[in-house]
Amino acid sequence: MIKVGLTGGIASGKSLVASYLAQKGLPIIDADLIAREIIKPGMPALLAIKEVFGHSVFNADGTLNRKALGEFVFSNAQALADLNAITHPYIYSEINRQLLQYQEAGNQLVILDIPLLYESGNLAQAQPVIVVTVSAEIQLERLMQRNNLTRVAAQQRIKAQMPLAEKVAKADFVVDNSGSMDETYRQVDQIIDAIKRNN
Ligand SMILES: CC(C)(COP(=O)(O)OP(=O)(O)OC[C@H]1O[C@@H](n2cnc3c(N)ncnc32)[C@H](O)[C@@H]1O)[C@@H](O)C(=O)NCCC(=O)NCCS
Ligand SMILES: Nc1ncnc2c1ncn2[C@@H]1O[C@H](COP(=O)(O)OP(=O)(O)OP(=O)(O)O)[C@@H](O)[C@H]1O
Repeated sequence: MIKVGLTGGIASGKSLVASYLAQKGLPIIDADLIAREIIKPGMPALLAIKEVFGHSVFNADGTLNRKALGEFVFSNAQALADLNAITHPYIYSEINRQLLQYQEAGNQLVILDIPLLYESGNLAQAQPVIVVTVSAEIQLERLMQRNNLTRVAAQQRIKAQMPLAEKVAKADFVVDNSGSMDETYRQVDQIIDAIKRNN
C-alpha cells in the first residue's frame, strides 16, 4: 500500500487538498481529527493535559478549552513540547491502527494528512510526501481570517512549525496553493496521476 504524506504549513491548504482527494474517493487519515479524538472526555491524554497544564486550560464542563491551550502553547516553546510529548504517542498509535485497517481492506493507496509530518520525523514513514505551500503573505492573511487571530498571534503559530521553505525543500511533490482553488486542484490531479503511474 502506498502511504502518501500530505503536509505543509499552518493554513497552507492541507485540508482543502485532503477534502478534494476524499471527493476523488481516496482514503484519508487525518491527524488533526485524530488529535481531537484522543482528547475527548475520559481519554488518558486529556487527564495528562490536566495534570501538566492545570484547570486554566479547561472549560467548566470538563472539556478542553482549545483557545486557552492554543494561546498558551503557541507562545511558549517548552509548553508546546510538553503538549506534543503527551499527545503524539496517542496520535501515532491511532494513525498506525487506521493504516492497518486500510491495508487489511485491500486499499492500494492511502493519504496521510499530518501537519507535523516532518517535525515529528515522518514516524508513519509516508512516501512520497506532498507539501502544500503558499506565499508567506497569503498564509498569514488566511490564518488571521480563519482563526480570527491578531497578526502577532498568527505569526507565533507559524513560527511554532518548521519553516515552510524547509518543508518544500524536503518534498517529493509540491502544490502551490497561493492561487485559486481550481489551480490547486489541477496540480493535485497531476501529482496523483504521477504517483499512480510510478507505482
Ligand atoms: C493546541 C491546540 C489545542 C489548539 O487547538 P486549535 O483548535 O486552536 O487548532 P487546531 O487543532 O485546529 O490546529 C490547527 C493547526 O495548528 C497547527 N498545530 C496544531 N498542533 C500543533 C503543534 N503541536 N505544533 C505546531 N503546530 C501545531 C497545525 O497546522 C494544525 O493544522 C491543538 O492544536 C492541539 O491539541 N495540538 C496538539 C496536538 C497536535 O500535535 N496536533 C497536530 C496533529 S499532528
Ligand atoms: N486556494 C484558496 N483560495 C482561497 N482560500 C483558500 C484557498 N485554500 C485555502 N483557503 C482558505 O485558507 C484557510 C486555510 O486552508 P486550510 O484549512 O485548507 O489549511 P490547512 O493547511 O489545512 O490548515 P491547518 O494546518 O491549520 O489545519 C481556510 O480558511 C481555507 O478556506
